[in-house]
Amino acid sequence: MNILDKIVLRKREEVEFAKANVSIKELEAALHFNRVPYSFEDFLLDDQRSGIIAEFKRRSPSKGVINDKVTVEEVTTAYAAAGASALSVLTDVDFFGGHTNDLLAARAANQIPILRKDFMIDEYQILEAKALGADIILLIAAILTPDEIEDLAVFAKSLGLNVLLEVHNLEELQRSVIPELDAIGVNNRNLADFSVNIQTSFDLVDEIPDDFLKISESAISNPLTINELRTAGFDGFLIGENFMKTENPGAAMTDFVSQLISV
Ligand SMILES: O=P(O)(O)OC[C@@H](O)[C@@H](O)c1c[nH]c2ccccc12
Repeated sequence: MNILDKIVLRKREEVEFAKANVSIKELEAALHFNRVPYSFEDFLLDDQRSGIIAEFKRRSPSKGVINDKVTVEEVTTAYAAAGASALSVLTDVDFFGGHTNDLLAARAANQIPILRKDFMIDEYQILEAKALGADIILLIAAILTPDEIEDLAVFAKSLGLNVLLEVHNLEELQRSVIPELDAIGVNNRNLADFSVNIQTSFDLVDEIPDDFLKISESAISNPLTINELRTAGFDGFLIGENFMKTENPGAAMTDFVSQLISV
């Protein structure tokens, strides 16, 4: 059993536990539930912003603890001030050290789109994402069938959420593309074995239909790479560890952005 299988097994238990504790009626009555989500596209294509989706990630199964000394408020507001087009907040507890409260805190402090970064396998989690104030949900092709992707995407769109599909290879991309998606992310990290290769993005970009926003995810640590990815056709760049591994992730992002060539 690889790490992804372990995460999904645990996620099923977690979702059942959450369902038993918080009813759908309660989610629908939550503070943010009726809020209209920000448009991912508007923020990503705004040329006053960097195109970076900046991630708050305390730890990961591949790296262990990345940073457990900073708060979600200080980091996400500094990311936004540094020109983030969107924020990504991990809500997985057991493998990434995140929490649904992190998303609530990020929402309270920021006025840009927020991606709920988690392993979505059930409509309940999408209702939860809406209740927590998320704007974007992630669907990971490696853990979902095409029918599940369709059902979850249609459901998320019915709530006004933006949908980001994550793929890692051509086969996942070809079996998963449906019109309901807003953005397609190429994960440069293979979640099954943690190997990383930016080349994955360059290999797949031309296979993504132009009606979707194109995002390159993971293992980006050099501003020059962003320029190359942009030239290749990417609109967005998901960066976590490169900022989070420093003492001051917001300052690290400001420094990184200052080195981007403006286009
Ligand atoms: O920290 P990095 O290498 O910059 O990567 C960020 C993000 O892409 C990564 O955290 C990620 C991509 N897809 C995921 C799915 C689940 C959890 C995490 C992820």
